[in-house]
Amino acid sequence: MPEELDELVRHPKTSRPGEPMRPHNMVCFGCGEQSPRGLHLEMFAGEGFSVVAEMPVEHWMEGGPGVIHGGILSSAFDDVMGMTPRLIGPAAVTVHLQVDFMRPIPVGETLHLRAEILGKQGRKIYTEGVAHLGDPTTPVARAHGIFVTIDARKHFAEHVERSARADEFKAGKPQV
Ligand SMILES: CCCCCCCCCCCCCCCC(=O)SCCNC(=O)CCNC(=O)[C@H](O)C(C)(C)COP(=O)(O)OP(=O)(O)OC[C@H]1O[C@@H](n2cnc3c(N)ncnc32)[C@H](O)[C@@H]1OP(=O)(O)O
Repeated sequence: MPEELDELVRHPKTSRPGEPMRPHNMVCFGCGEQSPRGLHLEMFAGEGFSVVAEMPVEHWMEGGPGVIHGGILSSAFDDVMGMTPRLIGPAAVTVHLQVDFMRPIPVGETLHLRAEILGKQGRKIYTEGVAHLGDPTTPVARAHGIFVTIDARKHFAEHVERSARADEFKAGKPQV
């Protein structure tokens, strides 16, 4: 992370600590409640520049026998960390995601995820995610990611036709 960072300012309209974060796309694999095969993550604003979520580890998420698949864990981190830029305003997409798998995560447990903004420089937002199984002093995974702010309408214009919600997006109804 660069040494020279921009000041972080909470967006006046973003969720306050304890409030749900507004979903950005109902069919998002991570947080969309209408995604047919998604993680259905419900996220809440945390203290400072953080977002929290809990994810039950279900059988369909299995990788090795009895434990979570690494890609599912990475997706969960991506989504929770990807929501943190909303605390300061702009939409942003992942350009870099690094995950440290520290302990096996058993099916049947509930994964507690917390992501926070570490810093911002220009369009780059540096984030960290931590996951535990109920004891915050014993993390089971950690992630670091860089998100780059975008003009969402321009960024998604080329492919929006392929969305399951293309008509709504084109009509300008939901925000991405
Ligand atoms: C689908 C989700 C919708 C989300 C909407 C928002 C909703 C909010 C809720 C979020 C919840 C979602 C969470 C899931 C989030 C995803 O999973 S997003 C899906 C995966 N990501 C992508 O598809 C992004 C693909 N990449 C791109 O389209 C282009 O790289 C970008 C992001 C538009 C940037 O391209 P660009 O505008 O040409 O800018 P560029 O100069 O290349 O990069 C900008 C800066 O970033 C730096 N940078 C670029 N890549 C890297 C890298 N890999 N490593 C380090 N630095 C990098 C550059 O060096 C540059 O730095 P500076 O020169 O400014 O110092």
